[in-house]
Amino acid sequence: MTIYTGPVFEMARRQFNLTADHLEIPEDERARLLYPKRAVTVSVPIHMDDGRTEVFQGYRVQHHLTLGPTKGGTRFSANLEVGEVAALAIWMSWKCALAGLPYGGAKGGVACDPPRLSRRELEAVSRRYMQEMIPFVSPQTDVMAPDMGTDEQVMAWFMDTYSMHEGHSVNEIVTGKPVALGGTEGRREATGRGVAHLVGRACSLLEIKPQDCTAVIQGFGNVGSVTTYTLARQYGVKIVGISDHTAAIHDASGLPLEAIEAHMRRHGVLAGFTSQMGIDPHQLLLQPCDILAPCAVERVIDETNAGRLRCRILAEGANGPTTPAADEILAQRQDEVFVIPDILCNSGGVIVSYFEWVQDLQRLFWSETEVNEKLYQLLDQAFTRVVGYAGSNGVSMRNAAMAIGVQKVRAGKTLRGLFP
Ligand SMILES: NC(=O)C1=CN([C@@H]2O[C@H](COP(=O)(O)OP(=O)(O)OC[C@H]3O[C@@H](n4cnc5c(N)ncnc54)[C@H](O)[C@@H]3O)[C@@H](O)[C@H]2O)C=CC1
Ligand SMILES: O=C(O)CCC(=O)C(=O)O
Repeated sequence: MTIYTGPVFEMARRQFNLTADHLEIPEDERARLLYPKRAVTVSVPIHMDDGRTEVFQGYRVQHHLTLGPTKGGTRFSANLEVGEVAALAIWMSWKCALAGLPYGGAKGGVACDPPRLSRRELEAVSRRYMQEMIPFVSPQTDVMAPDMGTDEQVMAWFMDTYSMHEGHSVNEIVTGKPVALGGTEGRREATGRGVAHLVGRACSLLEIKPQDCTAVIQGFGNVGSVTTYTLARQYGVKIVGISDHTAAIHDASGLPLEAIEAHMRRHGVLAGFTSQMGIDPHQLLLQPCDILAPCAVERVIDETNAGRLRCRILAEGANGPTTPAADEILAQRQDEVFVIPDILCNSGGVIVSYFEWVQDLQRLFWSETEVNEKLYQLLDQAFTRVVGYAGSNGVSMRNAAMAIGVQKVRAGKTLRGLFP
């Protein structure tokens, strides 16, 4: 029996078991590697603006503490469940290990819908959530960061709440903070910047020029928008489709990014941009393009559409966008679709979070150029390792990335005496 249920947890379990089969990990070691060390569930009661008291459910799942503190984002989303949070924490572990960071994985969040909360309500949820988590987090045990539905401001409230409890500023309790509070240059852009950098690496490998490429991006929040603008402005990629939860737009001759940027600044969502370019969001993923970057939610590429993707590179900015059933189909299409798996593709975010934590601990800050150089160095190392492993073991890019991550965690547990 386990409390971790639901389709997203099942995905994480299935991916892990495939990797464990490949690595020939004995059955009796598997549960210890897969199941989280602990899961904390809290009630987050707040006074709503209309005078009611509403109680939201909050979670934090810490997967393993074998290699250092746990690390991972905080998600505010309406239907959040502990199984989904656990899956995201497990993926963080493999991601951190693959990137060579001294962390285990964690993830957390609150089941709430941020667009339906006023700013005061959002602040109350953020502060009460952190307040409830104080006994379970510290800069040496678990360090939070932004994820879907949270941002620099939420991190600032987390940091302030924790610091007030400690009686002094503890900047290193969260990453992804505003620079003015000890955040690092480049964290806000890091995930999308990393996605674009790895797309550049994939283009070199496939011997295609980014400036001849077109791209479709799903999700237009932190990761999706930075990926879009970086691909377009630094790599010369033509963006032909984008979407968010309110609208999807497509134009094969290229989207007007300046106008979209101005619209987003004003309205915060794509809805209302123009009805002439509107497209069914499911169809958007099936449009011909060189680069398809899902940067929103889990399980958008499944057995119903994996065989019909018309991209050359699938760059997984989101966590868990592709189901194991879709992976099986994509494995048959490896010569047509090059997959940059999530735990590699979106690792730029946690890599720069690590840099932020290190800078906070040493009270010495780096320039954005320094941050980016170090980011690209770690991404390049991980990319080269995954491509090499996939080639020499005849496995998919996902299995290769997972195998490297899982092996690293297992080696740490073995050295510490957990496995024979
Ligand atoms: N923020 C970060 O640094 C990192 C985020 N990620 C992952 O990237 C993904 C996106 O995260 P953020 O950009 O931070 O979130 P965000 O909250 O800034 O943006 C999410 C975007 O996805 C859109 N969206 C939601 N449901 C959608 C749907 N069904 N179809 C199309 N669009 C939809 C929203 O409208 C919004 O544009 C998530 O999977 C997250 O876990 C991964 C690594 C780091
Ligand atoms: O920056 C971090 O610590 C974590 C980012 C994150 O949540 C993710 O990579 O999925």
